[in-house]
Amino acid sequence: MKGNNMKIYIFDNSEALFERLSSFYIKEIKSNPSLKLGLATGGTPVPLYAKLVADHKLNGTSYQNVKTFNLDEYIGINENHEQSYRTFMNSNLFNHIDIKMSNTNIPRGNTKDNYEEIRIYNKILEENVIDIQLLGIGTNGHIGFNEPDSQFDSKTRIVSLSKETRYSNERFFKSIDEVPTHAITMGIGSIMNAKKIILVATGNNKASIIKKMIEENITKNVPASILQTHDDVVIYLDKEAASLLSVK
Ligand SMILES: O=P(O)(O)OC[C@H]1O[C@](O)(CO)[C@@H](O)[C@@H]1O
Repeated sequence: MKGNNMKIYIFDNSEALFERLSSFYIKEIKSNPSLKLGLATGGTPVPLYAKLVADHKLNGTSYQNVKTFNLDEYIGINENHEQSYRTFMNSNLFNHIDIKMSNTNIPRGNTKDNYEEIRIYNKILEENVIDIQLLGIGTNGHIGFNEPDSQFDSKTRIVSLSKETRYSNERFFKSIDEVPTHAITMGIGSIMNAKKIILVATGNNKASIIKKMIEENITKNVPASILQTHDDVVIYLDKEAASLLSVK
């Protein structure tokens, strides 16, 4: 059942969705220039980042004092690999705004000691309460790389990627063999610590998991369903992703 505090916005198309979402972010950044933003990767947030870059170039909205914290990174590929999430964030956002790179936090998947990296990232997340956490959602309900059966109180850790997740990310690699099998991810417990969570989903392929996440029981089998218990969740959907919802 829909969480009491979930707000759902449904848009005719993704252009209208990202116009409204980017306006929200720009207003928040202007009213709190030291905002702490949890950021996501994947295909969904790309139009948001493009609109934030366009606004920065046109209107000079400053990110000088903004800090960012990304959800996840692949294990075993270098930060400068074309498909690393560091490369994704730099090329989609960070290289085009005036954010200080030292204020952008992404877990590293290529260190000599993954457990030291986990400790470092957990410490960063303990020292910084995220104001607004942006989420996409995998077709199996994963948030970040918290796959089905992840503990709801989990913290940063190394996870093995499900077959469904690897195949859905194959589009970014030359072949399935090149898709990493493991990732380092912010845990669900850390995600739920954010003051506000914004989840974005577009396209028919997300309709079924959006219905499960919002209208069905909270279950570890659908990690995103735990968001029903958070006190400030806003869900932005295009009409395709919302097409199976009974509550509109
Ligand atoms: O937005 P997309 O490309 O559908 O990806 C959905 C989810 O899958 C991931 O890319 C990880 O596989 C997440 O980062 C993202 O939220």
